[in-house]
Amino acid sequence: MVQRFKNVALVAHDNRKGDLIEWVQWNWGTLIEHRIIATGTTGRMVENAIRIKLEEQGGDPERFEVVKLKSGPLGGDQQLGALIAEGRIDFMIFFWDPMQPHPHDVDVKALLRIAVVYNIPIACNRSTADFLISSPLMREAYCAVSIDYAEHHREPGGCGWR
Ligand SMILES: O=C(CO)COP(=O)(O)O
Repeated sequence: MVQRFKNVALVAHDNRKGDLIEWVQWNWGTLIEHRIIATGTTGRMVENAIRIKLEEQGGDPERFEVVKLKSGPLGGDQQLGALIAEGRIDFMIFFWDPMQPHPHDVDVKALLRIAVVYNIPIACNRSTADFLISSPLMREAYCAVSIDYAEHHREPGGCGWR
């Protein structure tokens, strides 16, 4: 069950970070109502952008913190994938770069795959992110349909379940 308070993963490749930060600046008021988890560099940039907004509004910037994982190429995507598999991420905004290969492309693919396996909403561009964050479900609990992959865990010899 996804609660009203959500665990939101934010990730962006270098060429898409500007886009993500602009999106965060538009949506910071909604984002601070939730927990933000991000890969290292993205997390630092998002935290900084939101703290500036809080300060501009006369709020205490220190009251907001992003949970920062390792940088993507150093394992951050894999950490995020593990959190998804543990049911600790409710949705993900991942602005990946469609124009450039990355040394950790296999990790990127694995992250996107595991998000689909666990039926996590994913936005990979700004318009999808806009639709996602403006959904009424952002303010409600949500019961996602879980997909039954039991068939995939059957032992080859038909010896039952793992
Ligand atoms: O590479 C990334 C996602 O694949 C993002 O990592 P950073 O946020 O550390 O730049």
